[in-house]
Amino acid sequence: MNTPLLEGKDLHVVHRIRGGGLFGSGHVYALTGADVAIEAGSTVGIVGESGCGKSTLARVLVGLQRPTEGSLLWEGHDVWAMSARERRTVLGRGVGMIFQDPSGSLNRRMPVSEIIRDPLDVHRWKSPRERAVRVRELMDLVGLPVSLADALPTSLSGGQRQRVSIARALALDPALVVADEPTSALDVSVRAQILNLLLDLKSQLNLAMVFVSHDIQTVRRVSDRVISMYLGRIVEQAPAAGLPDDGRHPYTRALFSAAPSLLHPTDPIPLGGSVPSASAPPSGCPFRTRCWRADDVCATEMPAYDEVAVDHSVRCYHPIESTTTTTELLREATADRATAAQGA
Ligand SMILES: Nc1ncnc2c1ncn2[C@@H]1O[C@H](COP(=O)(O)OP(=O)(O)OP(=O)(O)O)[C@@H](O)[C@H]1O
Repeated sequence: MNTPLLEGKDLHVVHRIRGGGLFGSGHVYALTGADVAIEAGSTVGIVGESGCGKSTLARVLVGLQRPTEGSLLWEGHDVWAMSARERRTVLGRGVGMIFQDPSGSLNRRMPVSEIIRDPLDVHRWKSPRERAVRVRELMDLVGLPVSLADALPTSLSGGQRQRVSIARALALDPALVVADEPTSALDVSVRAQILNLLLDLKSQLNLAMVFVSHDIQTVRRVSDRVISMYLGRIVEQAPAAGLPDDGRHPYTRALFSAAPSLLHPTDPIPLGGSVPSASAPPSGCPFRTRCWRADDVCATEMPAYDEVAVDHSVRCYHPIESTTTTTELLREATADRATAAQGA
């Protein structure tokens, strides 16, 4: 098997919260035991409810955050075993990052051409003249008129600002782009334009992409593989083409049922309770406190991450059978909720 472009092995991120405040001291388990492999040219989407660790995983993958434990390998080389300079070169050139809010991630006082040129300057890419040519090339690539070269970000529309951040992310011709909610801060009318631009660039430049979004139907549509996260854990990784029907983790199926599409119309699968705190995750399976399939075994220890099909792994004691429809799951979960209500 070929070495993946980027691989995260058993990644953990734990934040320590110190003293005072409403919650006192403790730890937040933002990411626990995540294994991810990204092959050249492929797109991996990350889905999950707010606070499940999507952005943390994205930040770890681009090297913006050092994992508390685990390793990050770029073409098989351990990034955090490298010197700071080597790591900056490898990840700075290899990976581009696009953030959610282009207004927050662009220097308001720098003109567009300088923002796009910045990574070229930092990495001392070729000569100043060649950098200027490259900036023009990048503006053209992302559909920004050259007349905007001297404009400040504040004078641009949200869509134009996101085009500037895409150009900056692509400046050093990276093999991988990590896009964290790249369209959610934009007006609905320009979201599709920016998404289509990203997809065009991805195929034109044969980019690998990590795509994080709350919009799970878009994630499914643009990705080759989808990672489903719950409370800092990857609970399932599945080929996007089979989703949602082939989702084997109850959480993945519940997530998709809450955002139905015309192709997959359904009522939301009812879940019990609310998302537990990332400071005090439940024992065993993190999803068990809300899962209609949970029983005593789910509270014992973390279920293994089993491969149920090619490129398809799931962390569950009671995975959904490949033949079970969402309508059947809805019935199962509704009956479980009714029993719980009677017992209350
Ligand atoms: N610097 C920090 N200090 C303490 N806790 C943090 C910090 N950063 C993130 N967290 C916590 O880590 C967990 C994961 O956060 P993260 O931002 O990765 O989730 P997310 O899935 O991207 O959420 P959203 O979809 O709302 O952006 C959350 O419980 C969050 O509150």
